Amino acid sequence: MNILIIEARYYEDISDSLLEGAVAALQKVGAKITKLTVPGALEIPHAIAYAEAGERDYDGYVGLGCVIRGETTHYDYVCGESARALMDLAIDKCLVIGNGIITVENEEQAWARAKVDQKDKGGFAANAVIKMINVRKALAEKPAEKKT
Ligand SMILES: Nc1c(NC[C@H](O)[C@H](O)[C@H](O)CO)[nH]c(=O)[nH]c1=O
Ligand SMILES: CC(=O)[C@@H](O)COP(=O)(O)O
Repeated sequence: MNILIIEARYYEDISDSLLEGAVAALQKVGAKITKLTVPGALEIPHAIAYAEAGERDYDGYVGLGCVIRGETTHYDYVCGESARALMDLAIDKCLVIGNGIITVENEEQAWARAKVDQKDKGGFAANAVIKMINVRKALAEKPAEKKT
C-alpha cells in the first residue's frame, strides 16, 4: 500500500501525536508512507487534489489535523469545508481518504483524541484507510462465476 499522509500542523504538538498513531497503524501492515505538510486543515483536500493531478500513484490518503474553536465563526467553516471537500473527493474520484481532522472545543479535548494511548484518532483514520482500500478492491473485482 502506497499511502500519502497530509498533515495540517496548525498545532505542532497535537500533530505529532496524531502522526505517531497514523504511522504506527500503517507500519503494522507494511505500507509505504509519504508525508506532506500543509498550512491548515482547509488545505488538506487541496493537497489530495494536487496529488491526484500528478504522476504519483497513491492507494490512499490520510488527512491529519486539529481544529480548535476560536472566537468567531471561522471554526465552522474550517471543520465543515475540510470534511465536505474530503467527502467530495472520495466519492467523486473514488479515492480512499481517512479523515483524521479532529474538531474540538479546547486543547483538553484535542489531547484526549490525539494521544496514541487514549482515543488515537490518527491511528483510527489510518486504519480506516487500510480497511477501505480492501473494500474498494473487493468491490472492483469481478465476481466469481457461479457453478451451475
Ligand atoms: N483555525 C484553524 C485553521 N485555520 C486555517 C485554515 O485551515 C487555513 O489554513 C487558512 O484559512 C488559510 O487558507 N486550520 C487548522 O488546521 N486548525 C485550526 O484550528
Ligand atoms: C478554528 C479557527 O479557525 C480558530 O483558530 C480561529 O479563531 P478565531 O475564530 O478566534 O479567529
